[in-house]
Amino acid sequence: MLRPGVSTPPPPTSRPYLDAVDRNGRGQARYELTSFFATPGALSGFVADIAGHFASKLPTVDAVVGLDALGFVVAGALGQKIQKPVILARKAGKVAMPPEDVVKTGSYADYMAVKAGAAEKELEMRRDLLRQGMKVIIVDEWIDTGASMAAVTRMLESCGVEVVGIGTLQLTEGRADVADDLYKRYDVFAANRE
Ligand SMILES: O=P(O)(O)OC[C@H]1O[C@H](OP(=O)(O)OP(=O)(O)O)[C@H](O)[C@@H]1O
Ligand SMILES: Nc1ncnc2[nH]cnc12
Repeated sequence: MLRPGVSTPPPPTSRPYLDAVDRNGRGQARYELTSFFATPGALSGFVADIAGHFASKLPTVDAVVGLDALGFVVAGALGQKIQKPVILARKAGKVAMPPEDVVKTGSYADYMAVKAGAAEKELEMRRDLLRQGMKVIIVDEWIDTGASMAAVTRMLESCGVEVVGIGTLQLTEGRADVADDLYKRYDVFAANRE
């Protein structure tokens, strides 16, 4: 069973690509998303909707930020579509730069740590890719507790970067106080929502 007690609303019918998410729980802690990326048209439909949602802001957007790992795929596709650079927030230890050239989120408990007792997570970016006043859209395939996205927004804002929006396939409803807070504080396109 996947997270008993948490109901997932049926996907909006105008977003057929949501059907490509494998929601048939196989006893794992998460839905299976490799099928989403393997479905023709799903990723392009998703990023077209993100681009559509943020259309009026795109002229001022400097870059797309993607979260390790599946968020990278989304960021790559969106960056190509809107012709903006892609900046990656990598899992800790992966940016091959001296510590002073790396900006980190600090460790946080994501859904795996909360649910399954896994280790806390940390993301990091190259400092020289960020500049004061820069505007970004952050994308990830999934926002669950919201801890990862909240940590990245804090990291970016600490560098003077403005988060003009967040795009995700699914923002989990109901249990996610941090995620719900993100939804209130930022312009969020979540494909599973209205
Ligand atoms: O809202 P949260 O509780 O922080 O969880 C959401 C995060 O968890 C997943 O990453 P994960 O590292 O598990 O998977 P991935 O490497 O397959 O992207 C997902 O891609 C989000 O980044
Ligand atoms: N693929 C997924 N399925 C369910 N919950 C998740 N939380 C983060 N990724 C998830």
